[in-house]
Amino acid sequence: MKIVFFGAGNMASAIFTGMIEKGVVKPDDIYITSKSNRVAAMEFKEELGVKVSYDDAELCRDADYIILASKPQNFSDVAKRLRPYLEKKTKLVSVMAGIHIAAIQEETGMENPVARIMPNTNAMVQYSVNGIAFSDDFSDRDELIELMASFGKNVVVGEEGMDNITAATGSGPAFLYYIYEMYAKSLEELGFSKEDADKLTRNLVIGTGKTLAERPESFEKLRTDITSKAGTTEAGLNTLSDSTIQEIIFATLGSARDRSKKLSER
Ligand SMILES: NC(=O)C1=CN([C@@H]2O[C@H](COP(=O)(O)OP(=O)(O)OC[C@H]3O[C@@H](n4cnc5c(N)ncnc54)[C@H](O)[C@@H]3O)[C@@H](O)[C@H]2O)C=CC1
Ligand SMILES: O=C(O)[C@@H]1CCC=N1
Repeated sequence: MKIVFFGAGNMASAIFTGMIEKGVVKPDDIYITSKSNRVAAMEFKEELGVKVSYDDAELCRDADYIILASKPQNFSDVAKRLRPYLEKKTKLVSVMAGIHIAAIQEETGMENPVARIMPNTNAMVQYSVNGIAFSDDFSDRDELIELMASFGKNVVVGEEGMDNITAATGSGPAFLYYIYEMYAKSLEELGFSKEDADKLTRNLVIGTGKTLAERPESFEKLRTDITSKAGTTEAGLNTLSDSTIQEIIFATLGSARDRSKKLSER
């Protein structure tokens, strides 16, 4: 199998590192190419054993999958690199937010089968959540689904579902990191050192995540298990639920979804 990544940044490296660490592809089945970060690409070659090339003919030759992993704004440049050499058998897999299947087919010029995927950076630790949408002519879907299962849980959606997935779980880790950041800052305000605030918050989050991985109960049940009558948790939750936290989260996801829609207006 030959899998070629156009783009070797945060998302691409999370995916190919996840795939290699899980052992579903051999490092020398993976080719990467980039524009800006050529030094980082060489480091991936040394650390993981992937191939690095800037020869577009070599990259495209006999490729099974080409992963489009540049920023959406750079897609036209990537499409220019692909156009002269893209083979009809090659499936295109786009991680780019907000670029529609039709636009990818139009700019690359060959109407290749296209899948849009929306992973997140937790792919690096094989804990991504991946939205996937296929073009109608995309055959042997299970092969891609299996490759992606190596770095996370998959949800197949219609293309119209991709804007919501992008907001919910593509951008999602950043929203949660921001909340943890604010949590740690609040611990500092309570009087903890920066170092302890970071350590306490990080381990609180890791422990809560592990509990969620192991216990199937609802969020509500897990919360009420901690909440003693007239205790500290209840006092804190009274304040938390008094504020508009759900509205804030809903509005945050709405802004991210709307930006995804906007990016598709090319
Ligand atoms: N970072 C994230 O958490 C997620 C990002 N995405 C999507 O992944 C894509 C990449 O995002 P990041 O990895 O964060 O960006 P990044 O800036 O870390 O990486 C972009 C890569 O594209 C390369 N590139 C730019 N122009 C190119 C060209 N003409 N030919 C070949 N390579 C080129 C750059 O050299 C760089 O390696 C975006 O489209 C984004 O929407 C999707 C899900 C999550
Ligand atoms: O911020 C972005 O546009 C990308 C898409 C999802 C996560 N990062």
